[in-house]
Amino acid sequence: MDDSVIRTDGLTKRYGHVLAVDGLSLDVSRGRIFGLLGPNGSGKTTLMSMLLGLVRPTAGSFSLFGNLLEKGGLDRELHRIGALIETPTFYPYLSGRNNLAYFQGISGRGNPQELDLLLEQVGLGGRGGDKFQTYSLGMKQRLGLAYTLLGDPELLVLDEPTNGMDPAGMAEVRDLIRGLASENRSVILSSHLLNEVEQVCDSVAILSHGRLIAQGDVADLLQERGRPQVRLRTTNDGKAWEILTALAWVDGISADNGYLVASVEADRSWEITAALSRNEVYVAEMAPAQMSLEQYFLDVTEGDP
Ligand SMILES: Nc1ncnc2c1ncn2[C@@H]1O[C@H](COP(=O)(O)OP(=O)(O)OP(=O)(O)O)[C@@H](O)[C@H]1O
Repeated sequence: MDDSVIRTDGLTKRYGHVLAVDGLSLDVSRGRIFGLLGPNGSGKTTLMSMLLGLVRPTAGSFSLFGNLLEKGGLDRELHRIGALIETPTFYPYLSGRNNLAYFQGISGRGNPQELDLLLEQVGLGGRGGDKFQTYSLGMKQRLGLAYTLLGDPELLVLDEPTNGMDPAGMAEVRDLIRGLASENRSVILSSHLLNEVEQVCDSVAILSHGRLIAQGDVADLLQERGRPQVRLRTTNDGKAWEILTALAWVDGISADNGYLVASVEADRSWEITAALSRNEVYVAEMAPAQMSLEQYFLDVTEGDP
């Protein structure tokens, strides 16, 4: 059985002189959470919109669930997909439950009996009767997710599902998305928040100016490219920076959230301590560090205007 849920081949969208998506070839496997990662304007929404038949590709092709989509074929697959593109639009004066009931009715997806279960599933069990306008942003987004689950789709397409949320709300939605992916359900989501994607996705595609810069499992990408690093804080970080930069065996140095990050083999830690203390700078904290997806992204997009 073909394990591929989405496969694109040279998929391209041009808007006038803007190449929004430029010859993308992607592969999303069943049961995975796949992240589309890229800065604003890199083509994430355009790609998702093409997969949903909302935007017509300029060139290239794609398959969903192993079926190559010839003209009109997408209609046959759409009931297998739940999608949330941009912020969901619900009626403010209707309750969460009545909003769901309304959209269930007009879309014909799923059935009215499953609404309470869906509300429960997204953590709105006790609040389904409250008006939508009284919901927090996190609750609104969770109602949006309940909507995408109508009819128990095999694939969820979520455009920036945590956009505009505070860290607690993001964590809630992240947990929920993790819970929704299963052997039989795949998720493709977009985000410009690297940290977010790193925490929730199994694999990613990194886009820049509509082009694919890298694709693979998050852990593999980081390992492949990951230089060994050491994070440290010292009694004088400014001076430590100068000292470490001058050492031939230190490959690079950067700042991250109040820490210095030196690219160096972890087993040279004692040499760092020695070099700094010779200059009367003392180490307050030091630990080996793994490269973050953010650093990976900056590395692979380096020189990409
Ligand atoms: N309908 C349109 N007409 C003209 N240009 C468009 C249209 N939609 C998108 N674009 C352009 O295509 C490029 C990619 O936009 P897209 O919205 O797909 O990026 P994105 O990665 O989703 O960004 P964001 O995170 O800001 O939504 C941008 O340069 C954008 O201005």
